[in-house]
Amino acid sequence: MKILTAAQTRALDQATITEQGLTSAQLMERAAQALLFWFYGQYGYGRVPADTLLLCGPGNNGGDGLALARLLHEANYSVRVALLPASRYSPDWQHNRQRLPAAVPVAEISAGALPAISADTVVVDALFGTGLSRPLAGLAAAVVAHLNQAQARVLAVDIPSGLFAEASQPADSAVVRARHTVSFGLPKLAFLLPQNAEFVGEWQVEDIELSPGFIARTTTPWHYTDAATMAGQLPPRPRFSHKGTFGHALLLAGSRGKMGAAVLAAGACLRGGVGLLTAHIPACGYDIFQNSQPEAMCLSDAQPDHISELPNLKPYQAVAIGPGLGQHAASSSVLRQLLEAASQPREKTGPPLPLVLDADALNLLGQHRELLSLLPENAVLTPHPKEFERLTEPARDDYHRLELLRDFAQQHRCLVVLKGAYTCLATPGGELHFNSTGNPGMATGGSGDVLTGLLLALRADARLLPFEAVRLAVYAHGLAGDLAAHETGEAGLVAGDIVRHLGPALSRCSQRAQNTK
Ligand SMILES: NC(=O)C1=CN([C@@H]2O[C@H](COP(=O)(O)OP(=O)(O)OC[C@H]3O[C@@H](n4cnc5c(N)ncnc54)[C@H](OP(=O)(O)O)[C@@H]3O)[C@@H](O)[C@H]2O)[C@@H](O)CC1
Ligand SMILES: Nc1ncnc2c1ncn2[C@@H]1O[C@H](COP(=O)(O)OP(=O)(O)O)[C@@H](O)[C@H]1O
Ligand SMILES: [K+]
Repeated sequence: MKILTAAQTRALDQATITEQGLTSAQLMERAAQALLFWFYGQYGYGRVPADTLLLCGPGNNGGDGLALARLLHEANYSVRVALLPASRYSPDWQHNRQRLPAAVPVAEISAGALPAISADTVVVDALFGTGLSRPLAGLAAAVVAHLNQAQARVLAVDIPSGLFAEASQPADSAVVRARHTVSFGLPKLAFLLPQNAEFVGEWQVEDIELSPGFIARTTTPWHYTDAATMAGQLPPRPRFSHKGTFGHALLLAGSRGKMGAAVLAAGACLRGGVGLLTAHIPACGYDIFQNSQPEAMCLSDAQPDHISELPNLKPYQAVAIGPGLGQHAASSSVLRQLLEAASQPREKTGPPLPLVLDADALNLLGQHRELLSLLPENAVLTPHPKEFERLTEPARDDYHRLELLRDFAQQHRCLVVLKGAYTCLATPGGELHFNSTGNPGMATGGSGDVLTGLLLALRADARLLPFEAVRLAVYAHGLAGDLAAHETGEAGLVAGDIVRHLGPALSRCSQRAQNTK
């Protein structure tokens, strides 16, 4: 699914109207119907809130609010409307103002007459949407401050008022703190960034049948990976396949006290469908590893506590390094040797050896940035924001971090998985793909090691292109976390639960089972 800018969204609305032969008021009615269904979903029939206040601005966002007020009134909700005065109102605003039944109380907001809002009021924030052209000030800012201070349940229409769809607003500017946001057609970039979580609350996108043709021809660097995107992405295992078909993977992981990271990554790699897995681990971990992962082969390093040797890479179709590695100088030298070997073409024309770099491998890269030039094309790096900062520089805000991420992936021609609630995959071509799966239960030690193991398995599978493998791994990892959380709850989820659910998660992305999340 694409993510468009506010300007592109306005053009999309216009294209929909033209192509479908609608009036803009008819499209607005679809938006209002979607909002009405949100109310039905929340409150059911007959359980309506005692007091619903619609705060309406002068543009089409306010028009949505006015249309919704009419629909709620017709559905026997007790509604009142407060209008933000302006010198100009949009034509669809005027249309819906006229259609509002006289029985609905309407007040004009002024500095001395802010609408009464109690903690029990359900407030619909229809002040400003994608037409926000500058930070809120004056009366608009005063209304927002008044609303936020009331701590009522707020539903934002399309986007919380005062929030820009794809840029930061100045610090301390007024933005509605919504508990829910219902948007139309496509998600907005702002919804996916941690800095906006306090404003956006829980968000959802409702289908109002916006022009699929316009969306298809509109270019954007931003994408949202949802169930529909991922249906059928994992090719079926051919009837006459054998373990060689799916690749032999090498995992370099573990150090004294951190063997669990190697065990989890190996478990995920095996559940990810790899043909063969060999783990190279420090000698202290040999028994631990063999006992817990009997399906994997194991190479023991000469050093007891850390990895100091790089095995011969010839047998392997992909290599991952990092989980539980530690930052010993000898392990750093192994990383350097690995990058030097991988940066040499394996065959004259073939692609370079697929690499996955995680955790301490990334920290070592950050300490020795000269190694970045050795990264083979399509190497996969999986930093969380702190690790990413060590590779680049501190970001001013989440939008700046996305710029740094995009530049880094383009400059080093690699695939960077910036981990978080909406993990963002940056490609060498400058695209950013935000992941939709996963939950806060996954914020627990070892979750990232599981992702590395799954990435290793899918990069070893020569049937998948590099980008396809990585996007699938990120999506299936989050989905496995969601399936696990159904069983354990979020608090009770541990990384091993994600491993156990990788199989079902991958099945949902397979070419035979095209069911959704
Ligand atoms: N197009 C369609 O058919 C559909 C559109 N839909 C809905 O329309 C929304 C977009 O509507 P929109 O483009 O009219 O913009 P909107 O957000 O209401 O604000 C514009 C007004 O606010 C004003 N203004 C801006 N910033 C301001 C500020 N800081 N302080 C004060 N004033 C400020 C601005 O004035 P100006 O910038 O010209 O001074 C203008 O008057 C969209 O989010 C969705 O909800 C859906 O119904 C689906 C169909
Ligand atoms: N709130 C969240 N929502 C969705 N996914 C999350 C959330 N918190 C963490 N995750 C996922 O869990 C994993 C955590 O990785 P990482 O930070 O490397 O943990 P560790 O190093 O402990 O294994 C990442 O894939 C991340 O996307
Ligand atoms: K709004």
